[in-house]
Amino acid sequence: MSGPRVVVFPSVAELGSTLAQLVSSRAEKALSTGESFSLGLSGGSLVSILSKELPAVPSLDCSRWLIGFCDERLVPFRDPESTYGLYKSQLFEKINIPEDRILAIDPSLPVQECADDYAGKLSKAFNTEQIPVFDMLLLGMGPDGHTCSLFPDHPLLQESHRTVAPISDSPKPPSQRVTMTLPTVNAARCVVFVTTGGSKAPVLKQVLEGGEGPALPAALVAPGRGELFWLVDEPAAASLTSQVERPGPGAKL
Ligand SMILES: O=C1O[C@H](COP(=O)(O)O)[C@@H](O)[C@H](O)[C@H]1O
Repeated sequence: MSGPRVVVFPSVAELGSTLAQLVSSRAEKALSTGESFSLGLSGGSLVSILSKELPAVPSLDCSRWLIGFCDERLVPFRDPESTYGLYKSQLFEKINIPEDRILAIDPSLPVQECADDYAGKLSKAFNTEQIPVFDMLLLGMGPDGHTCSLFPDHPLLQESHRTVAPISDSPKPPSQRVTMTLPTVNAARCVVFVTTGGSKAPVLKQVLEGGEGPALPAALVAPGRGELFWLVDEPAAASLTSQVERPGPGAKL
């Protein structure tokens, strides 16, 4: 893998528009040679950014997309903390993604069984007992450097076999979640972090430019054979001293 491409935007709106174009272009590429375009979604601030900009892509056809979740909270879909629930109301109702091509957890199950059930859904959809290889994963990063539901100093960072795992002690509520593991994240063909806001500036510098102590979860994302993008806005990039890209308006990545 070549190094990450760190792309800085003057505003979240311009970042979101380029993100939508990147998703659409990778979908076109996947569908030009394959049956589907597999996309993993994260929650948090990504939901509103993606939901605002993706439906605006001209002639977007999501009928052969396959949607998974990079992580999910173990709450009912109607709960405002449910990532699936937020995407259902903000995005899925605006694009033509068939319901049966959205791989959601079953939140009625206990957390271990829920993770096993979700891993089984991925295994069936990707027709593999090995690691599912997503065409694209969209990740966020918390102010503590967590990504998916992989948190600093958590034993799950050492997971090397399971594709999906339960967590019951998330330091960020809700405490019970299901998350992709690093082997699954790092198997993807393209991983895109979306990080905005000045509160992320210190941790973004630590993740991209190194710092004290063990590597933070977001710093452990290094797709073995895939692309890695960091799409960030100026406030989040404020502490960076390493090389970044600042594309002109409407530039394509
Ligand atoms: O709890 C979570 O946090 C991360 C980061 O969210 P952000 O709002 O700081 O971007 C998110 O990527 C993850 O999916 C979510 O479960």
